[in-house]
Amino acid sequence: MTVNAETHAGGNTWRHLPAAQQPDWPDQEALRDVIAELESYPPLVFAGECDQLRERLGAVARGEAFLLQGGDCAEAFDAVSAEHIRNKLKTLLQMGAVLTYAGSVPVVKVGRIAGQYSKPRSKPTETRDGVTLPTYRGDSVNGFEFTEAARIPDPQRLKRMYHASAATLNLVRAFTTGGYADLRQVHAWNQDFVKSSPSGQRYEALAREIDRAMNFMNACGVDPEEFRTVEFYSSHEALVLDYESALTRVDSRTGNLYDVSGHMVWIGERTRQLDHAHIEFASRIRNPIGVKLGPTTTAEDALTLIERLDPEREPGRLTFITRMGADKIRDKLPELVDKVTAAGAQVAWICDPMHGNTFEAASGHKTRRFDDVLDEVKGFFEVHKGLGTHPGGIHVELTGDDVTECVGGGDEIFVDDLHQRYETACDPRLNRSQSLDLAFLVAEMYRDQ
Ligand SMILES: O=C[C@H](O)[C@H](O)COP(=O)(O)O
Ligand SMILES: C=C(OP(=O)(O)O)C(=O)O
Ligand SMILES: [Mn+2]
Repeated sequence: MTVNAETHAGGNTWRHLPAAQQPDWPDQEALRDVIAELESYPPLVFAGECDQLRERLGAVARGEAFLLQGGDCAEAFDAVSAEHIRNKLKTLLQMGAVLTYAGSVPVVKVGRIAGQYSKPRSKPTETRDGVTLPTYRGDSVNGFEFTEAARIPDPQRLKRMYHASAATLNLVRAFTTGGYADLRQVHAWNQDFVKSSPSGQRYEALAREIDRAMNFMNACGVDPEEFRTVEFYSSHEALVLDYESALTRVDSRTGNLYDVSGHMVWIGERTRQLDHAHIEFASRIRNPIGVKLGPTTTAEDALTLIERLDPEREPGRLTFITRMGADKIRDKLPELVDKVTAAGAQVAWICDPMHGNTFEAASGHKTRRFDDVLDEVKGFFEVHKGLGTHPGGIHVELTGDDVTECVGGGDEIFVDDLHQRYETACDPRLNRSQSLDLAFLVAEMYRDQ
């Protein structure tokens, strides 16, 4: 990768277009200095890794693999600790093992991790006890604390986002390639969990079967390298374009632009306007791109997004992450899938069963019902089965910690429990037990498909 003024030029074509949900930086000069510094930083990921993920997602689009994408709604700087990162990774690895073994399908594992620091919001301000302040927009922009000072956007935070992402990715790489993710460790990931939770016990039974299968293979003289390490990729919403374009570089091998802040980036439901800045930015980079599609998406929108983002119709380039809501998916999704398929595009279809199912509990906590999450995934499978297309994966907000943010699940959390351990900085996440429950249920759906 080379860095010079020209290197960044192609990643800046969005600048003359309207960009929704951008921070209102009070000091433009400070912002320019930060951008210049970010432009000199080394890449967090390599272009070749992004290409590899694009190939893996190509298998998803062709119906040969399943995508598991998950992590926090909003990562937080003060949660960049070995414990939080390990717990999240452990949960994703356990879900991956369940889906691979019980669903009998290769699983592409992508974290909402190492860069998921920026949040689009439905309202610009928030009022508490008569005091109105700007909303929290993620640790990359302002502070969560409800004070005037904390809520002022500070561009220095973009540098902290870079360093927090680098530290996280470093640990993730160490965990996934340094022995921790070795399939012989399937039990170890569960040790702290097995006694305390029904889903942990169910997982333990599956881990024993995996052990037996591996022992059998070993006895036959098979000991593949693939069992020792895990391919794991990073992703986040490409929201704050000053940050994303400062980390966009020319790949010296090919001359193409890559956003080297993460392997995959997605454009959110609130920023996917066809002629606006985010889609323009995404159209210039070669990373695999996701676009969130909510219930108001028309088939024409989807087809135009394909024209803009995947004109070559390359499987793996474009992932549509649908987030319709459990009550709408069966109505809204069929037309989109049908028309996209008829147009000859081979996108990966992924279900985000979280963002269409959020509601506010009487206590004021934002929450989601596990049953609604499950029902949206069921609807997603039904629609794809009906059309003969491939249900390509799930995109979920989760944490490896035992939080009480979503209600329901096998280890049932009630509305009255929400206050006990409600730690999210933005949307409610599935806890470890609920995440594993979901993986088992999705594996069954996949097998029945
Ligand atoms: O994570 C997604 C969005 O940022 C979030 O759902 C918006 O939430 P809000 O309606 O509280 O702004
Ligand atoms: C903001 C998010 O989702 P959406 O764009 O689908 O609302 C998110 O994934 O956190
Ligand atoms: Mn969210």
